[in-house]
Amino acid sequence: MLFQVEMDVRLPPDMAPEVADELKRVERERAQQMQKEGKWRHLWRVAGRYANVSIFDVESADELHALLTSLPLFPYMAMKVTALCRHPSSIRDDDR
Ligand SMILES: O=C(O)C[C@H]1C=CC(=O)O1
Repeated sequence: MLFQVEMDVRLPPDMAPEVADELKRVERERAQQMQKEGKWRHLWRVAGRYANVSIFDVESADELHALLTSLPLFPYMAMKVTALCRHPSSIRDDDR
C-alpha cells in the first residue's frame, strides 16, 4: 500500500541547538534506514519550507503508523497522510 505523507517540522524555538542537531542526526539515520528497507520510497524537501513530501510503501496503515511514530522528530512534526491507489493511466509497474 502506498501512502503520501506530508511532514511539517516544528521544533520549539527555545530548543537548544545541540539538542536539535542530535535529533536531526538520529532522524536522518532512521529515515535512511527506512529508505534502504524500501519502506520510505520517496523523500522530497518542500521548497521554501522545513517540510517534506514522502511516499511510503507499507503493508498496512498500522505499519505506517508504527514507522511514523518511531521517528525521533515525530513529537515535533505535523503530519498529513493520504492513501494512494493506482491510477488507470499510469504506465509504471510499481504504482500499487
Ligand atoms: O527534514 C525533514 O523533512 C524531517 C525529517 C524527515 C526525514 C529526515 O531526515 O528528517
